[in-house]
Amino acid sequence: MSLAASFAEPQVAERVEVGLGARAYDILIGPGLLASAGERIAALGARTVGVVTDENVARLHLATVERSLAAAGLGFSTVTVPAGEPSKSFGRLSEVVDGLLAARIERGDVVLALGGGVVGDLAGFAAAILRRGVRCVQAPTSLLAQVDSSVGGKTGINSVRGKNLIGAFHQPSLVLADVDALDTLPPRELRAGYAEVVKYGLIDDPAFFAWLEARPRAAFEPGQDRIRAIATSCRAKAAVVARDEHETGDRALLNLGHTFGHALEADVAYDGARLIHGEGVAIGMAMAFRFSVSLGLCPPEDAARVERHLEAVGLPTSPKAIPGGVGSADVLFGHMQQDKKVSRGRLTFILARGIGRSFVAKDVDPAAALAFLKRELA
Ligand SMILES: NC(=O)c1ccc[n+]([C@@H]2O[C@H](COP(=O)([O-])OP(=O)(O)OC[C@H]3O[C@@H](n4cnc5c(N)ncnc54)[C@H](O)[C@@H]3O)[C@@H](O)[C@H]2O)c1
Ligand SMILES: O=C(O)C(=O)C[C@@H](O)[C@H](O)[C@H](O)COP(=O)(O)O
Ligand SMILES: [Zn+2]
Repeated sequence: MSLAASFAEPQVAERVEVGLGARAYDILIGPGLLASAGERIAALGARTVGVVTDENVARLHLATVERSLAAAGLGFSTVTVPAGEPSKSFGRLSEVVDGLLAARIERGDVVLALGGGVVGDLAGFAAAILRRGVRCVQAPTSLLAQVDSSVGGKTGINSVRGKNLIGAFHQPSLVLADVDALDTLPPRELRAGYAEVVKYGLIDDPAFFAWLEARPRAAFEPGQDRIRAIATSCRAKAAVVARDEHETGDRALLNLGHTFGHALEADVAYDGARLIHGEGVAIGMAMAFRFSVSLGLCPPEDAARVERHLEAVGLPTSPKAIPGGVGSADVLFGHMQQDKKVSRGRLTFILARGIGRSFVAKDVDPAAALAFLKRELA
């Protein structure tokens, strides 16, 4: 067999288990895996598959998946939504659920989320509420979705009052991360997804952060380093999810950068031309480190190192980098009050004592946070 032909074969390069007892599932990572979707879903015992995807991904990757489902003898029906964050809405959710019901997706069947994090969150939530719960298989096609959103079962949509405020925990039955799909991902999206890769290093893995610093192209080019970066990220997330599925404790660490980032996304009204999720996370992580420095918790050199690495790959690190600017500190602070980590009316922050030394802080003085926001926007 020629090398080209052998590369066309689906390969599981890495397998990561999310250890949730009877609900444990695999994350399979490797080239060509979309072409194996049919046989893998058939092995779950489904008869019909409700595919949910977006317009970009449908154009590029849906035919491969549909061929694979047909070859495995599965019935299928596809619902396609517009690409982008505004699809995480009640309107689109209603369309998706209606499409799945029209296709008579039964409780024993499978909803297949084929796309980035928007499709994953939307389709995952549709699966959670359809007939009170249908299994979901995640086939993430963006870097962000492969390293983060397809894993861990957080699903949902946005509200005009804030990001991801309506949703459910609904773990997938399988995650199929086909690294070949990343070949068609636009560079800006690849960069944004990389912010969530860096996040795992910053939370509790300084060696991974140093590995990424030494190989700033690792996740950006096909090959073993990219697969290693994805698998390391998935292992980190799987470990946190296995010990705190419903975020009653240290799953909140996965929110590093998100208290600020989500407020920025809400502030631009989810306008992807100005800010996409991963960019918000990059800015938010840099802010979390600067805030930690200002509170005397983190050495300034570590915050500078974080900024340097994010900027080296072309990610923004300041809210001032957002085209068109953002609202006042008071407006951003208002968005932050809707954060899901708010408890008894108080904000929870993910702060850092250094790279790889993040922690959950529930006792931050709100006046200090507001003063920090004012300095950030001055
Ligand atoms: N549930 C979670 O745990 C979790 C974790 C992180 C992020 N998220 C959510 O994920 C969303 C962001 O996900 P995202 O960055 O993947 O955004 P996205 O789903 O909007 O995808 C990014 C863009 O890339 C396109 N695209 C996706 N795969 C492609 C491919 N292979 N080739 C060409 N184009 C492709 C999409 O059509 C879209 O235009 C946000 O809504 C965020 O809140 C959820
Ligand atoms: O899985 C988690 O837990 C995360 O926090 C991962 C984040 O990257 C992701 O953006 C998540 O959707 C944010 O969660 P939220 O509860 O703040 O909406
Ligand atoms: Zn995120």
